[in-house]
Parts: sequence; C-alpha cells; structure tokens
Amino acid sequence: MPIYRFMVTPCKWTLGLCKDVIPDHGSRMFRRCRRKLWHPLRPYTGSVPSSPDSKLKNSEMSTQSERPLHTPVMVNEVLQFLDIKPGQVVLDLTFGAGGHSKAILQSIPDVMVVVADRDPTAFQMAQRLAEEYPGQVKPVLGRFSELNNLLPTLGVDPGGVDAALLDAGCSSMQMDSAERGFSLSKDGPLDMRMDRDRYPDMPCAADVVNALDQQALASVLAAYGEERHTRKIAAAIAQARSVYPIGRTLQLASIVAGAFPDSALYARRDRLQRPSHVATKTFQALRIFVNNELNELHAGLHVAQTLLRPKGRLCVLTFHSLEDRLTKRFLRGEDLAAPPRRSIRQRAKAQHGLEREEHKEEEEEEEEGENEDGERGRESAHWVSLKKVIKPCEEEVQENPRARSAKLRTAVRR
Ligand SMILES: C[S@@+](CC[C@H](N)C(=O)[O-])C[C@H]1O[C@@H](n2cnc3c(N)ncnc32)[C@H](O)[C@@H]1O
Repeated sequence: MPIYRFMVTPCKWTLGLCKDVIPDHGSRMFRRCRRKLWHPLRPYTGSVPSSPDSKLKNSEMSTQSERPLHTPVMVNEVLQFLDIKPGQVVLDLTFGAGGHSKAILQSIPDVMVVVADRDPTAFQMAQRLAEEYPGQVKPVLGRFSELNNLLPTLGVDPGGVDAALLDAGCSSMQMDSAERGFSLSKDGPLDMRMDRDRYPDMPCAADVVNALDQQALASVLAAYGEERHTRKIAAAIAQARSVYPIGRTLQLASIVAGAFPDSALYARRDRLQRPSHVATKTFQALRIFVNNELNELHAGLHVAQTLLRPKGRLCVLTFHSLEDRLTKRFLRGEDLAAPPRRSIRQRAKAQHGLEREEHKEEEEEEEEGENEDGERGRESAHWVSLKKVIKPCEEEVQENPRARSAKLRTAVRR
C-alpha cells in the first residue's frame, strides 16, 4: 500500500506550504493533522481519464478555427517585459495550450523555446508545436520539481536561459474538461490530477475527500481555499461519505451546497461581481492540495533562479493570493519559513482575527505602489523585482473573464 507524501503544514504564515519545503512551525493542531494525512489513501477506483500515451481526443485539440483551448493572459505585457532578442533561449515552464510560447515564436525570429508541463496532454501539444517549428521548440514532460534533473538532458544548463515565464495554476483546457474533474459545473470523476495517471500512487481529489478525517479536511480547506466555513463543509462531506463514497464533481458541489441555505448558494461574488458558487473555494483547495501546487510553485521559481543568466528576465503570472504572496516573498528573497514581515497595524489586526482585512490591506498597498513608486526595483540577493504588480486591462478582462484575478510579477536576475 503506497504511503502518500501529502501532508499539510497550513500554519498561516507558511502559506500552506507542505513540510518538505517549509520547516514545521509547531502548531499542535497542524502536527496532528499532518500525522493523519500520512495515512495511506485508498487508490481511486472510479473512471480515470485516458492514459498519457493515448492519442489526444478531438475535444482536447482545437483546430485554429475553433475557440482556443486556453486564452493566454497578458501576452503583450509578458512579451514586452521579457524583451526577447532573436536567437535567445526562453523557458516556458507552463506550456498549457501553448498560447504564450506561440506568441514568442511568432514574434521573435530564431528564438529557441524550452517548454515544460506536467500534463501529458499539454506535452503532446508541445510536441506538435515542435514539429511546426523544427529545431526551435524543446518540449519536456515534468513537474517543476523535476526540471532541475530533466533540463540538463536537453542541454539547458544553469545560467543558459535568457528569459523565463511561469503562468501558474490550471489551464482552461484542464478546467473545462469534465473528465479531468476540476470543474464544479460539469459532471465528471473527482480527479483534479494535473499529471493525469503518470503517478499511480498519487491521490486524486476523490481519495482526499473520502479518506481525510474531518479536521484534516477542514485544515486543507482553510489553508488552500481560504474558506471561512471550513467546519461546516468538512462536516457535510464526512456525513455524506458515511452514506456513499464521493466520486463525482457535481456530487461534491451539491454536498457543499447542502451545508448552506439556498439563499447562500450564489451569494458570494467574484472580482467581476458575478455570483460564484459556494463550493468554489472548496474546489480550489482540493486542487492545490492534490497537485501540491504551492510547493511546486516554489520549486518552479527556484528552477528559474538557477537557469536564468545574470540580467535574464522572469515573468510570473498568478491567479490567487496564495500564489501571489509566495511569488512576492520569493522574489524579495524572504525566508519563506519565517513569518512574513508585517507592519504594527497588520500585526494588531491579525491578533484581532482580522486576517481578511489584512489581505485587503496588502492589495491596497500594492495598488498604492503602482501609483507612487511602481517602477522602482526592489533588490534581493538574486533578483531585482519591480514593485509594480501588472494587472490585465479592462478590455482583456471583458474578453477573457478568467484573466480577472491575474497578477503579473516581473523580475530581473542579478
Ligand atoms: C495557466 S496554464 C498555462 C497556459 C499557457 N501559458 C498558455 O498560454 O496556454 C498552467 C499550466 O501549467 C501546468 N503546470 C502547473 N503546475 C505545474 C508544475 N508544477 N509543473 C509543470 N507544469 C505545471 C499545468 O498543467 C497547466 O498546463
């Protein structure tokens, strides 16, 4: 029986990173929770998506005349900052449907793009692009945490990359495909593994909701979903699975919805003020947990740090505050194991349990930075990062609502 390495250290100041990156801060409750997460999880026996070796399905490969599988975010801003010159080597750590890579190949002659993704579907698309641009695209299938071993085999060595892009999170191609199990509006197996079944020991979301005890589940929801009603949701899940195992996305969405009165179902609003389902944060938390996303992001930033040459440029696109805070602190050279630096006001608010207000304040600070000294660089041992956080323009958000929560952080390697 496999022992899964998944565990939670969701002390609030570690951003929910798992213990293999961030040392333990010793909260008794979370230590207990982690011990429980070492419990071997039942392998998922429901229907699984096609094997990585199988041919891509038509639904996963759009032709150019169809709607794009994923609309890349802030392409112009990324290209402008990366400032790639002909003949340079670019690393796209998150190929997805290849939108950013294609834009780079189309706008810069003789560029070499090394493209990575952990998703076998994305990898197959990257291989197709490599055929379209012979000698200019090097695809690699792997997680960020594997790239330090994989890239040297492709001749990509430390200091050998001129520009790098990390576009964090999931692609629309993953989110929109019911069989991948990320979507709370399309019924499918509760899967959520970006790697598909490349790692048979890796638990999927159904394993997590069926095997974690109630308290551990609540911790996952709090740490990775920043969900307030964790106990209520965890209790509803525990109650439901005692009757019947949870294996489908819509099943989970309705179990979470059942924990709330009807009036609360769509009472939450997203950044475009559109109603958002009460289970949205639960799905986000599970996805981050299943894919170990925050540790992986940390590993991806390290890969960029190792491979970029001095004065090499980095763009990081993030889509929620956990990713963005981690990126900001990494580029500032902060010790991620230490509590984040906080103003006296922020500390006082945190002590009074006003965490949410604090995040709002953090965002306001960033916006102030944009107006006052947005262009000024902040130097750490490895990076000069611009304080200014770039956000998509109104027009882009209207055209592509998924861009609404995007933040682009930019930095130059020292
Ligand atoms: C937002 S999409 C990228 C979209 C892409 N820029 C485009 O224009 O189509 C993020 C991609 O990163 C991949 N990914 C996420 N975490 C990863 C990791 N730890 N290692 C490798 N790839 C990862 C996902 O599988 C997904 O395909």
